[in-house]
Amino acid sequence: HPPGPKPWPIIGNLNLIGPLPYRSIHELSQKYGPIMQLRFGSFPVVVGSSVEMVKHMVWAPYGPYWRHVRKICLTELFNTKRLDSYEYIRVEERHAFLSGLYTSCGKPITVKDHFSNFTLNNITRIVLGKKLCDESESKKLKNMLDEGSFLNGVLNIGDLIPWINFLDLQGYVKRMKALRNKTDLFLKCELDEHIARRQDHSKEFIPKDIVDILLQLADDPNPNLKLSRDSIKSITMDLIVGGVESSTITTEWALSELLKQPQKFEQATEELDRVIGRNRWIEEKDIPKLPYIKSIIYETMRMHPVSPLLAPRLARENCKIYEYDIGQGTQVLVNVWSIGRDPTLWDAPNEFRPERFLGRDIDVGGQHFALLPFGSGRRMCPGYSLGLKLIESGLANLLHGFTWKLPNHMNPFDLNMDEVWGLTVPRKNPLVAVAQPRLPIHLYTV
Ligand code: HEM
Repeated sequence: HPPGPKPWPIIGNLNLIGPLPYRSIHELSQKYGPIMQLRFGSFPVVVGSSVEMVKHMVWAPYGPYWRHVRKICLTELFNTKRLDSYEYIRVEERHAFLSGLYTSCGKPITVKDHFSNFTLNNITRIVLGKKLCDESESKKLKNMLDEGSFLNGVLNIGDLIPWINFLDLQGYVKRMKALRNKTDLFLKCELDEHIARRQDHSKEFIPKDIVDILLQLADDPNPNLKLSRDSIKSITMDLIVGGVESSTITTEWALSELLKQPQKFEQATEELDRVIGRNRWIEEKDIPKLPYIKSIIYETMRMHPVSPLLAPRLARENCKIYEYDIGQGTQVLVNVWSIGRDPTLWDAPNEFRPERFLGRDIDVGGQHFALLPFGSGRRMCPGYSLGLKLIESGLANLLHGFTWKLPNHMNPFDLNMDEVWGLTVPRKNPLVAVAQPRLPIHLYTV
């Protein structure tokens, strides 16, 4: 087996894992090496923390159902043509978002709330074909997403020590069940609405959103392509969960890092003024002309990967990684956070230096193992093009359209950068900042 700390009875190595597990695991890998075996309660876990190890870990095979759904995601839901066909939604939502920010200028605002409305509206329009107009409805969905993110990050003692699971000592299982019921009700209503609309327009029905497309696939007479109602519900929820938070927190981290380093902020606005000028907003097609903005996003993703341990993999049979035996049932984690901070790959890895990416042939498409914010291999994020589009034009316009300051003359040095662990890793204290318009006023109101 790979090297690792000696486990204690019952708890295994859980005593060594702190509230930010990827950081604790990073520390341990400094001692035990780039592939290491741990025990979480009674379960074996193998962690890879180097480019070499990741190459061996991300291409594991999966079962037929997973392969089928993955293929649907890539060919039916996120192909280039479909993403392009949704560009008008992104444009409309961006305008609404920027105009909304304008009305809050001069006051301290929680940046995340505004940006998450922007991503939520984009995702629900693409997936469900509508905005959740009703404030209470979107609040309800956001609360469900927050609760899901929290519960995904908790360490449920009963999962690790199965014989005490029935006690539900921390009350997490009860909360998970309550969340499942709420989510299921929400999805049932959405599906029923879509099915009713299809029946009303049975002859001339044209699918307009992802749920429509999934329902169409459910009708496919080919049993290999058929999707069950439960599958449609879970794909729908996966897309909402995967899509909303990730883009929001990446943008929040980017803005926070820039507020800490005003000279980098200036470098970004210098590029925007030079390439775009102050008489218009930035469109998606402008992004390739903005290498510094792109570098800010990559640098943010290097230092603050949304999912530092990627999606956990499971060894379905005994196998070998490198020269080590990995037993069936072992959970396999890839610590991309560690790789992003590896001093043999990155100079001054703990410093935010976007310029390190300028002129460098590297991207986040899963081929460059030193930078894997969307993962790699068969499990790689299916929504990565959409996610990048939302972040690129969202962040570029936030910097182009507004000057940003910390509230109450706060010294940038004092901006707290603590993280909190859940399904993703957002800022512990949401970023509060004050915006002022930078462009001619008429641009904010059209
Ligand atoms: C900044 C934006 C985003 C980031 C950084 C991100 C990152 C990730 C990562 C790291 C994974 C796990 C990959 C792996 O284990 O190899 C993942 C999976 C996933 N992402 Fe994203 N994502 C983003 C945006 C999106 C969007 C916009 C959607 C959909 C609308 C989406 C849907 C999903 C889904 C469904 C999965 C699960 C795939 C699976 O388990 O096979 N993501 N994402």
